Amino acid sequence: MPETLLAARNITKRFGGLAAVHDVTVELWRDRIHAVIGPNGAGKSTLTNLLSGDIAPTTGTVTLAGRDVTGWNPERISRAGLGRSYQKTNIFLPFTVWENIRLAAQSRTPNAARWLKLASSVGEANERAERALELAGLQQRRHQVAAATSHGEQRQLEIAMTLATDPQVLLLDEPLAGMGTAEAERMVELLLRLKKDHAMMLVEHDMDAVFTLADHLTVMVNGQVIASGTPAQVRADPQVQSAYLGEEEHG
Ligand SMILES: Nc1ncnc2c1ncn2[C@@H]1O[C@H](COP(=O)(O)OP(=O)(O)OP(=O)(O)O)[C@@H](O)[C@H]1O
Repeated sequence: MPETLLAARNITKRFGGLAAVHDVTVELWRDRIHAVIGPNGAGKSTLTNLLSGDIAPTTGTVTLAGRDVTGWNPERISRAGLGRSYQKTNIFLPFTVWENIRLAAQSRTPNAARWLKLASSVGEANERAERALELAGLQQRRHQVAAATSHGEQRQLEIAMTLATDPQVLLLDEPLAGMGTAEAERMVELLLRLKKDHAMMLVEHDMDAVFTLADHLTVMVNGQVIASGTPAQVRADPQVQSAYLGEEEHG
């Protein structure tokens, strides 16, 4: 059995009268990619925000590596091992690729530790940044100013910045958005590399990539999970076909 690193149980988030996420249970396992798909407004971003601590659930619990992290703020959840990339870029464009990754790595060091063990924490942050640069395949771009890199490289950089915090769990929000074919292929290769040792949740609209990458798929519609299983099981589910995939297959 794969090791469960993150589990959300029966989580609901209400915005006034609307349940943007309703009674959703999901698990993320080490060495596995769990893709969450669904039409616009299905609740995928809200679910991601609930797992990362950006918003607190109305009801339900979230555990990370066995610890109950429900209601923790994003910084504390990040320190506990969760890394999140945002749809909206967090890159500081005038800085180089290396500087961006290095800053992200430093953010992992608690404030107190920065003062108490400055030299060792700087060394550790450098090592984390170096590993993240390499893992994301950006060594050739190290000294380039972020503004001068391509769209695909900027998405790689966002992932490198997430990796620099040394997470066990990765929440990736549309990492292939706006990419051409070659860039998307590179990103798919990167995500497959990252599968090792990480538990990953992928929210993505590119169905080719989803079916290439996902070990497990959850389909959401109107805040609820309508299907969850292997890609083959989900593809064969009549409810999914009519609610979501059917549109494309007959389109
Ligand atoms: N802060 C908020 N206040 C009120 N309603 C919200 C808020 N955030 C999201 N919603 C609503 O919750 C529902 C789910 O939105 P969400 O953004 O999670 O969907 P999504 O599946 O991520 O959509 P997309 O694929 O377009 O990003 C939508 O009806 C949205 O309007």
